Amino acid sequence: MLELNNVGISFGGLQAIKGVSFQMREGQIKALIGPNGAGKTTLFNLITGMLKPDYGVITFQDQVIQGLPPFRIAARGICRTFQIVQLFGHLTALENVMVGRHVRTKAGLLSGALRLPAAKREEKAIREQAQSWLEFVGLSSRAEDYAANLPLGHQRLLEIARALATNPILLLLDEPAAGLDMTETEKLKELIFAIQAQGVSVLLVEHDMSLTMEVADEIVVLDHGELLAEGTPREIQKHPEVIAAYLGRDWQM
Ligand SMILES: Nc1ncnc2c1ncn2[C@@H]1O[C@H](COP(=O)(O)OP(=O)(O)OP(=O)(O)O)[C@@H](O)[C@H]1O
Repeated sequence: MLELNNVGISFGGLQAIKGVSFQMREGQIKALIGPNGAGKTTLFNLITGMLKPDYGVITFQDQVIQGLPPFRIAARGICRTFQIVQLFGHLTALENVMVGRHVRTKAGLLSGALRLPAAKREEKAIREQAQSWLEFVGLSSRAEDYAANLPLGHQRLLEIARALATNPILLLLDEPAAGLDMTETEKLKELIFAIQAQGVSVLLVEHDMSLTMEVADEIVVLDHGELLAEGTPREIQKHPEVIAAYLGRDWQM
């Protein structure tokens, strides 16, 4: 479904990603791990079109996507959340999810502005769908709260709901467990499985190793912009280079 073939990018003299190749199958939960500065977020930015690789090819559903603007890549079904939550703080939780859904709106701007019946019907459908995504992530009771007033754990869930509202085929989650307590992390784990059960594939960057090992069916390890290892959680935990490079670091293995 997603394939990176020898992808690389430099910032000035720094080679942030060096010749990285890996694939993702449909329906998979794959994790991208590695120490700070390994290049994980940069790889997300390359896949979502926020950055263009200096070399290499990225294909999604057999179509080349590198070089396309982010909105075109989003329209093909790749959506992401951010390490630092990016919500509209002055909008309610429900309105934030409706914004995600508007990516798929059919009624034109003009009919929307004129409040024509088709636009009104679509608005009602969007509101209902947004409600159901809020329910899906367990936030229906917070629908009318301003996003800025929600605790961080809820903001992360809201960002996931907004991403799901775009009907993604592939969802990229950048450190979704950062700042969550154990109960919230446990709920997040269930949510990731529920997203997979909806037929959405998940690529996850996460520092919480116990969560990563439990949810991912395959893991890619990056180190200094290079692919160090790839395999099942069991293989990665036994991988000599991963052990040599990371044991002793503050990973919760
Ligand atoms: N826009 C940029 N300009 C210059 N250097 C950058 C830019 N973005 C990332 N880098 C550098 O590229 C390297 C990879 O950064 P990246 O944020 O992708 O790492 P990461 O694995 O996501 O780290 P973390 O776990 O801390 O989020 C780092 O050395 C970083 O400083």
